[in-house]
Amino acid sequence: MPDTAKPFEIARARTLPALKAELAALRTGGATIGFVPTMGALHDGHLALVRHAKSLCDKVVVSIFVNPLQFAPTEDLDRYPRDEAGDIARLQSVGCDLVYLPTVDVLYPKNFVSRIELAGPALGLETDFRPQFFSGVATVVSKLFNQVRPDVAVFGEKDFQQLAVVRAMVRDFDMGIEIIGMPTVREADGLALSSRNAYLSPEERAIAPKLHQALEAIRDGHLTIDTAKTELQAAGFGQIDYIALRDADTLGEVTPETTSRRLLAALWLGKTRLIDNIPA
Ligand SMILES: Nc1ncnc2c1ncn2[C@@H]1O[C@H](COP(=O)(O)OP(=O)(O)OP(=O)(O)O)[C@@H](O)[C@H]1O
Ligand SMILES: CC(C)(CO)[C@@H](O)C(=O)[O-]
Ligand code: BAL
Repeated sequence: MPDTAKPFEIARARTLPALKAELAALRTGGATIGFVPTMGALHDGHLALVRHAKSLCDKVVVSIFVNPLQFAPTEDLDRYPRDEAGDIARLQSVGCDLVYLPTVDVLYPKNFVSRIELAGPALGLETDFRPQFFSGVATVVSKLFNQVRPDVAVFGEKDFQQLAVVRAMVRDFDMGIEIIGMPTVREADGLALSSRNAYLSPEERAIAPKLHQALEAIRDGHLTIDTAKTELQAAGFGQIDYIALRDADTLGEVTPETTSRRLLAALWLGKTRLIDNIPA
């Protein structure tokens, strides 16, 4: 019997016309579209978002784009991990239908002059240390949303402030996309999965889970934020950008009206900047 069964091949698009053609095919029969924007170097945290999008929608689109607009000139744009072939294989294994791989020219042609700026949840925390970051994220996410026009988009709570910023942008600009936040996927020792964990030396990797442990100790009242900072630096962490308890909805200071709180942190371990957060 001839073997006619061809292995499922994920569709790919690198240009806007190719994306539009692939999306038209996916939408046949009124299929709903779930979308997961990423910067690639995919790990199980990303795959959890894709699986969840697949459970909510008929078809799933993932974008892979390392967005220059959200990096400062001093940051790691050039050395950000890239693994397109591995990423496509991983996406295929979880049933992603279409991967969008735009180049910088596709998203930012020469005449591109617009930016999205937010206040509210974008103020403070990450913005104090990466002032360009949320403008870059909001601008690229709004472009990707306009290009893909998904029904649902899934983001990770690991980037908790980013999730709040995207929710605010979608609300303010009536984008009509349902934004879903997914809990942080962690290594067995508590370290939040992150593409940048690949930068850690074996010695740094052994120290890294102490960040999550410290957040839990603060949450449980065993450490104050200040003593946790001292202990983390004694353990080998470098500059602590922030460890802060915030209103989980506004990301502003905790007030008597606060109904849910979030403990957020960003700090350096060698040349790697780690972020994490937990409910508190
Ligand atoms: N451990 C994780 N659990 C759940 N979602 C995650 C996790 N890590 C990243 N994500 C989510 O995946 C999406 C794409 O993130 P991104 O590609 O920047 O990966 P990353 O691992 O966060 O990389 P980076 O090292 O740049 O922080 C974002 O919505 C992000 O919140
Ligand atoms: C949302 C995003 C894909 C925008 O570049 C990025 O900030 C990320 O991967 O979290
Ligand atoms: N996951 C957030 C992307 C960034 O740090 O640029």
